[in-house]
Amino acid sequence: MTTEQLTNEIRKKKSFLCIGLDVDLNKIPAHLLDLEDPIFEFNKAIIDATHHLCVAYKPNTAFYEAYGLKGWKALEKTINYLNTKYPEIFTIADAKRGDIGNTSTMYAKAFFEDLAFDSVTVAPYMGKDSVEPFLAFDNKHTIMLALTSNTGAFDFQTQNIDDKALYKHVLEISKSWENSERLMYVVGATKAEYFKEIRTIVPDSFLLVPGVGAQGGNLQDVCKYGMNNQVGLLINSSRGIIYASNGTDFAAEAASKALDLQQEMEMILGL
Ligand SMILES: O=c1ccn([C@@H]2O[C@H](COP(=O)(O)O)[C@@H](O)[C@H]2O)c(=O)[nH]1
Repeated sequence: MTTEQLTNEIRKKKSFLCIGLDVDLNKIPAHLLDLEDPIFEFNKAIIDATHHLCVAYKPNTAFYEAYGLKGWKALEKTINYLNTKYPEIFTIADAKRGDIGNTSTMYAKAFFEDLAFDSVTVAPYMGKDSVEPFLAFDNKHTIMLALTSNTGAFDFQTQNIDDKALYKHVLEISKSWENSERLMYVVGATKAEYFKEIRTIVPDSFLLVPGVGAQGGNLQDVCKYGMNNQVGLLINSSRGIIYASNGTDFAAEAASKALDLQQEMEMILGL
């Protein structure tokens, strides 16, 4: 999917919501556990109930890898379901990969070719030759960690090197990489006060923003400086939406939480 298609979808749905599919078998409704593939059945119900309110889904691969082969199969079924039934939806494999070049190429093939995700998250720590293999894929997007939502972000990312915070070096240097127009960046919603400066470095890039909901980030605060002319934001909420209820009404309750965020976004877009 191109960024233009993503922006059109945002305008059409009046939403820049990304729903995180972080499936934990200890949290999903008990009645699903009797089914052959509870993870996929949970995702399918959530997707069917919320697809009109969001523009992206983001399964975090940890929640699938934790269940071994069964988990990976459920991830494959989920992305196939999305690509077949809702091809207009942007898909993000939140895998936080990145390694020496030939290994990164294999990671990129896994998520872009085998699983056919639109994008994958990567860590920048190993540098240019660890990220460029992901950027080589046409019509795919690489979402690089810039300033993360956790408190550990202050351990390294905000530390100065030559009087400039490390996350700013990451943003600036990555702009010179080959196919850098395929880059998006992760910036945590809990770091709202940083968006103004981040936008001076990457005014046109899409930012994936986790941390709204369970982590306490605020949508309005992020949008104030995070939004650009193309909207340029994908706001993720995972637990705050998908675990709104663990009863038989779980999908409807998830939709209700998603609707709250979509309506807030519609208001912001209307301003
Ligand atoms: O800086 C980051 C990068 C990634 N994440 C991931 O996003 C979701 C957030 O889930 P919530 O339940 O809405 O808190 C999860 O998959 C994280 O691993 C992040 O939170 N912060």
